[in-house]
Amino acid sequence: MSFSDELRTRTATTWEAATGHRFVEQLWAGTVDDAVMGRYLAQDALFLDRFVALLGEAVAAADRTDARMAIARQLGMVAGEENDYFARALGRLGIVEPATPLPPTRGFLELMDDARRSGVYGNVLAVLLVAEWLYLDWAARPEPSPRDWLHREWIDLHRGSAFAAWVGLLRAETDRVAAATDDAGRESMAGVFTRAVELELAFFDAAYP
Ligand SMILES: Cc1ncc(CO)c(N)n1
Repeated sequence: MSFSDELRTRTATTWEAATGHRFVEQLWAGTVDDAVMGRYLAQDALFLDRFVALLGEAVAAADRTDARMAIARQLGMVAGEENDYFARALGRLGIVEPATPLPPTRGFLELMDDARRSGVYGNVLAVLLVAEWLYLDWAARPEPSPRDWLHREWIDLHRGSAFAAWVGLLRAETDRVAAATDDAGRESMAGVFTRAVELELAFFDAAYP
C-alpha cells in the first residue's frame, strides 16, 4: 500500500465523518441554509488566504520542475477562479467584513503557517493533500448537481478531470517524498496529515452554530 493510501486508511473514520457530513449532504441537496453557507464561506475565506501562501511555499520547495509547474498552475486557479467565486458568494450573502477565526480555522491557519515556515516540502504536501483529496472525495459524487450556483459551483471547484489530476499529482509527490525521507520525516508527515483530517471535520461542524 502506498504511503498516501496508508494515511487515508489510518484516518478513515474521521475522513468519512467529514466526507459524509451534513454540510456535504445539504450542499448536494441544495438545502444549505444561507446563514450556514455564509458562516462556512467566511471562515473558508480566511483558510484560502493562507492556503495560497502554503501553495507558494510548495512552489518554492518542490524539487522537480513538473511538480513546481503543476502547483503553480493550481495556485493561479485558486487565486483566480476560486477567489472570484468567494467574491460573488460573499457578496450575495451580504458578508462584507472578514470573519473572526473560529477554533478549527485557527487550527488550520496554525498548521499551514507551521508547515510553510518549516519549509519542509513533505509537511507542506501533507496539508495540501488532505485539503484537496478530502474535498475531491465528497465533490466527485455521481449525483445530480444542485441548481443554485452558490452550491453547484462550490462542488464544481473540487471535481472534474483537472482537479482529479491535481490530487493525483499531490498523491504521487507525497509518496515520492515519503519514500525518499527517513522514519522521522514520515512520522512528521503522518502527524500533519492526521491533524489536517481532524480539522476538516471540525471545520464542517463549525458551520453549524
Ligand atoms: C477547510 C477547507 N479544506 C479544504 C478546502 C479545499 O482546498 C477548502 N477550501 N477549505
